Amino acid sequence: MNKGEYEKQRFYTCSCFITDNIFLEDYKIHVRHVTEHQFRTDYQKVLKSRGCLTDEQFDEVLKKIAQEVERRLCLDVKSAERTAAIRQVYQPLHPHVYHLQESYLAPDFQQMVGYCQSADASKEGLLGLLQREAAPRVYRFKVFTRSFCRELVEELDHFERSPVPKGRPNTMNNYGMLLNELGFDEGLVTPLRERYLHPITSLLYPDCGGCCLDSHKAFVVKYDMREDLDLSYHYDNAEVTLNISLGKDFTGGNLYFGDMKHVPLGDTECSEVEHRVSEGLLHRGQHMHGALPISSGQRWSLIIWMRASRERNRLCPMCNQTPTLLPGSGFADGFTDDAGAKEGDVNAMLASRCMLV
Ligand SMILES: O=C(O)CCC(=O)C(=O)O
Ligand SMILES: [Fe+2]
Repeated sequence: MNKGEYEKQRFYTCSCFITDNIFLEDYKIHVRHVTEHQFRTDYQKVLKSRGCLTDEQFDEVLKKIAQEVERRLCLDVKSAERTAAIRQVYQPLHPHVYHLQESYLAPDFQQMVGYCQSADASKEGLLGLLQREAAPRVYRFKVFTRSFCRELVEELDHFERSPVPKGRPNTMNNYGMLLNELGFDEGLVTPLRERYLHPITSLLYPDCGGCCLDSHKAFVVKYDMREDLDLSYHYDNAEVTLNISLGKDFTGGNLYFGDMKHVPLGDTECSEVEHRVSEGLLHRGQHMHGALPISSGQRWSLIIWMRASRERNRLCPMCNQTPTLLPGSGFADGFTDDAGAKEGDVNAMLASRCMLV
C-alpha cells in the first residue's frame, strides 16, 4: 500500500473491545462482560474456584471491570492527548532511531528479505535459510544490529524517565509503551512491516493473513524485578506477531508456546523458547503463548502485532464473530469497512462516556 492509499484508508475496532477479553489480574482470567447477570452466570463459579470467595471480592471484580471498560471507551481521546503532549514537550535522545535505515538491520535479515523478494522465492527456500523452528511455525531470526537495539532502548529509557504521560501497551502489561504515541509508526515500524516483514510473512503464513498485512499495533514490553515479571498465557489481537528482544541484561523470561487458541488446554503441550537480544520470534497471533518470570535484570521486547484487514473483516480474532465496526483513530484494531461488515452505532455513546472522566 502506498502512502496515498494509507492516508485514505480508515481503520476500525470491533465492538467486542468494549465487552470481551477483559483480563482480571488477580484471578489470571480473561472474561466477557455484557450484563451483570450474564457475567455472574458465566464466571461466578470459576472465579470462586480461583479464590474469589466473598461478596466484597466479587464487587471488587465488578468495579475493576467497570474501570477497564471506561478506560477502553476513552482510549482514543486519551491517546490523542498524550500524543499531543509528547509532540509538544518531549526531546528525543536519539532522534535518528525514529527513521529506519538499512544499517540498523542485521545483514542476515537483509539477505533473507532479498531472497523473499526474488522472483523464484518459495516457502521451502526460505525455510532453508532459517534456523529450525523454535516451536511449531515459530521462527527465529536476527532483525536489528545490537547497536541499534542498544540505542533504541536508550531512547525508550529516556522517554520513560521524562515527565510526559505514557500509554501502556495493553491490560496485561503495566509497563512499557505504545510506539505510535511516540511517533515511531511512520518512520520506523510501517516501513519495517511493509518493506521487510511482509515479504517474509507472505511466504510463511499465507493461510493466516501473512500475505495481506495492512496495519499493526507496535509497543514495547518491559519486565523488571520490581515491576512486571511475567505475562499470562494469551493470544494476540493480531494475525502475525513479531517479538524482537532488545535487551537489556536479563535471565529467565523465556516465552512458552502452546497450540492455536481453539485447541483445548488439556490437549496442549508447551514448548519453551529463549529470548536472544537482537533476534525476533515470528509467530501466528492466534498461537497461544506467555512469558515466564525473569529471574534477574531488566527485559525489553519490541512487539509488533501485524494485522490483515482482509482476514479479520471476516472474523474478529478476539470474539470469533463477524466484526461490528466502531470508528477508531490511526490503525485502530485493523478492521476496514469492506462490504458485508456490520455497522456499529455506539459512536455517540463513546463520545458522551468520554466526557465523564
Ligand atoms: O513478553 C514477551 O516477550 C511477550 C509479549 C507478548 O506476547 C505480547 O505482548 O503480546
Ligand atoms: Fe503476545
